[in-house]
Amino acid sequence: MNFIKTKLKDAYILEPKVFGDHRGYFMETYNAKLLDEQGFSFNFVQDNHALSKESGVLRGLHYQLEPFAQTKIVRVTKGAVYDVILDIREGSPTYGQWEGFILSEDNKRQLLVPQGFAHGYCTLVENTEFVYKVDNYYSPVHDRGIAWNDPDLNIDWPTSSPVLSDKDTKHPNLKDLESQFIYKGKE
Ligand SMILES: Cc1cn([C@H]2C[C@H](O)[C@@H](COP(=O)(O)OP(=O)(O)O[C@H]3O[C@H](C)C(=O)[C@H](O)[C@H]3O)O2)c(=O)[nH]c1=O
Repeated sequence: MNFIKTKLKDAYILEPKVFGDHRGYFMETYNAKLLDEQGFSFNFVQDNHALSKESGVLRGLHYQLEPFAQTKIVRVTKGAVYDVILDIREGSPTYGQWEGFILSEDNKRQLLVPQGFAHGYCTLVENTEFVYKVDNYYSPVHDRGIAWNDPDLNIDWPTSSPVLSDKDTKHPNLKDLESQFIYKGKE
């Protein structure tokens, strides 16, 4: 597994080793020992799987408030997405900065999204399947979001008219986020 630093502190692209042969391929998509060797120690407790039927489906930008903030390892098993992570950790040198990545069944790239990041993705093809591990359980009362089209962030989504859930039409812009909703980090 290759670990590639991103522009955002503590967020990484993970590239699994792919063993191809005449039948197809095999790859280890998660290996705790390899993460430990990089100095990471996560306790993933939940796996998620989302199907988006159309291209242009945008989910995000989401995060959970402490103490239910989630580290995520995300990947695409079918189709392709433009995946965006936004650093909202108080005091982080990359606070308020975002970065976008293409994750696809073809490039097999994964993204390690630390606690304290908002996360979202927009599908690039129909019937895209997105799977991920999280190290904290879903907690609806701690579920928060930031506007996908926040003008200050100016995220270069692949479409200006995405398919959104009703919830995702109502999130505040980052600058309007009350300070209590900014990630403070573990004491
Ligand atoms: C996230 C989640 C949702 N749900 C239920 C709640 C709703 O009844 C239904 C759909 O939830 P939602 O519309 O929040 O799903 P997404 O828009 O894909 O949300 C996710 O999208 C972005 C990209 C993320 O990074 C988060 O993991 C997550 O917020 O699944 C659960 O039961 N457990 C869960 O962990």
